[in-house]
Amino acid sequence: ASDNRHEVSAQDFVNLQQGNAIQPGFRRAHAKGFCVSGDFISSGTLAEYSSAQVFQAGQYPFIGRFSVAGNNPTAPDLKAPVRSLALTLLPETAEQWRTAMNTPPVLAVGTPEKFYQQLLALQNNTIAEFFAAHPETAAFRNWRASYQPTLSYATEQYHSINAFYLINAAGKQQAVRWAAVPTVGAANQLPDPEAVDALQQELFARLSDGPVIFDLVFSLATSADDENDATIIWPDTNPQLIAGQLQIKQATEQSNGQCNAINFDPLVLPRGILPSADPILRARGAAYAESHRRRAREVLLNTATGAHHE
Ligand code: HEM
Repeated sequence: ASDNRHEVSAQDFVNLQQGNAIQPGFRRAHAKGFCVSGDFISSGTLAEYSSAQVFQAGQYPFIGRFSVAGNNPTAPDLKAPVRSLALTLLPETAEQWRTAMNTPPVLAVGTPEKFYQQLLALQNNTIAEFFAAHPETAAFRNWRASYQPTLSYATEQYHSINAFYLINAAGKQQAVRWAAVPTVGAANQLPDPEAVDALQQELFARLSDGPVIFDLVFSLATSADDENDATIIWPDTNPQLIAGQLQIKQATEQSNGQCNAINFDPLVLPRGILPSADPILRARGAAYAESHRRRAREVLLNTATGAHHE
C-alpha cells in the first residue's frame, strides 16, 4: 500500500512513522512533549453557530499537550520543523472536544495517499522532487519559506488545518477552521538554548510568572472555500471570530502527566461540531488510534522505557 493507486491503512502510516527504532510506550508521531492544563474562557461569540457547551459563555477546564513533530521522544526541541498544541476540553464529560493543532496553516497535499508519499519522500531525502511533482504544495511551501520559529511555545500559532462544521440549535451548519493565536509578542530568550528541552524549560519558567494565554480564533468559510481541501489557505478577509481565551496554568512532564494516556483524536467532537469530509481527517482518526493502541499495549505489557499510563 505504498503507492498512489492503493488506499493507505492506519497500520501503513504508523509503521512508516515509527520507523525502525521503536520507542516503546511513546507516540509514533509527536513523541516529544509535555502536559499542560488550564481553563478555556468562552466568550459566547460562537453560541449562535454551535450548540456545543464549550461555546456557551463560561469557563471550562482542559488538558493539553505541547509537542514537536517526529518519533523521537528525546529530540532537541529547537530542531523540529513543526510545533504542536493538542487539547481536550471538558475532559471529564461526554461533551469533550479534542483537537490536535500544528504550526503550519495548511497541508502540502490533500489526500492520505499523497501524505504517505510525502512522509516517504522526507525519509528518503527526495522531498524537493516530491514538491516539484505536486503543484498543490505551493501554499505550504510559501508558508514554510516565510515562517520564523520563535523562542517559545507561547508565541507560536497552532492551526486545526483541517476544516469542521459548527452546527447550531436550528441544525444550520457553518464550515470553520480554528487556530490558537498568541496574546504576547515574540519571546526574548531561552533559559538554556543548548538544552534538548529548551522550549519545555522556557514554558515551565514562563508559567511560574502566570498563565500563558492564547485566543481561540475561528475562521468562517465562504462559498468560495472548499472545506475538504486543506492545501489552500482561506482568505484573511473571511469572518474571524474569537471563541474565547485558552489560559494555560500548569505544566507537567509527560511521564507523569494526565495528557500522556490521551489519544488526541481530532474526530472526538461534542454535539455541535462535526468533521468535514476531508479524507486526511478520517485517516488521522484511524492512525492516531493505531498509534495509541500500540503504545498503550506496550505500557500494559510493561515494555515501555519512559512513558507511563495510569
Ligand atoms: C494523514 C495525516 C496524518 C497522520 C497519518 C498523522 C498521524 C499521527 C499519529 C500516528 C500521531 C500519534 C497519536 C498518538 O499516539 O496519540 C499523531 C499525533 C499528532 N498529530 Fe498527526 N497525523 C496526520 C496529520 C496531522 C495534522 C494535519 C495535524 C495538525 C492539524 C496533526 C497534528 C498532530 C498532533 C498535534 C499530534 C500530537 C498529539 C498529542 O500531543 O498527543 N497531525 N499524528
